Amino acid sequence: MTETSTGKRTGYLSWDDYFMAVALLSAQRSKDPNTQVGACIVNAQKHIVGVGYNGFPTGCSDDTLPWCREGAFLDTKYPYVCHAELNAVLNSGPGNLTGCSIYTALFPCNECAKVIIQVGIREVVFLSDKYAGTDSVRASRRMFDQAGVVCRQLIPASSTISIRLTENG
Ligand SMILES: O=c1ccn([C@H]2C[C@H](O)[C@@H](COP(=O)(O)O)O2)c(=O)[nH]1
Ligand SMILES: [Zn+2]
Repeated sequence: MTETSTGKRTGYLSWDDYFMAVALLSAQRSKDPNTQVGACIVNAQKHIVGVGYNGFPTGCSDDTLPWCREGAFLDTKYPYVCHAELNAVLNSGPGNLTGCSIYTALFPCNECAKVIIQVGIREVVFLSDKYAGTDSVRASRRMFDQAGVVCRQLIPASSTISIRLTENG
């Protein structure tokens, strides 16, 4: 790691990469075998006020409800899974989310878009847009546009971050 003339460390994470990394770390908790989504809500003071990932509701077993994508609706994950953005909102403290930004691994679906707008979040920073072109995402974009919520895709400064969980040596 290099230093500047003042000795300040360089190569540190930018705010954007940091908050997206928190969202992605949260996504690592997801049991969804196909798509792991994490979200991180940040206020104007750059404080993290809520994080979440996609998973079944509290008390609903990850081992008995289905994780399938196809088949009869009730035999798929879709009616049961709470989306990451919704969980991040629900996991936030008692404070107001007006003016906050949400960092999310995946562009929000239309249901999450409604929640994001209704709680007053003003910016969506996303990484993947893999469902662009679906009706759900088209509806999200339409609502965000009308509600004045700014969406931007994050181009991270570095493609990987490595974190050691054990001491060096
Ligand atoms: O806004 C969103 C959209 C989707 N998710 C979650 C819900 C599911 O667990 C997966 C999507 O599964 P696919 O197999 O890719 O259809 O992503 C979310 O958290 N937020
Ligand atoms: Zn959603």
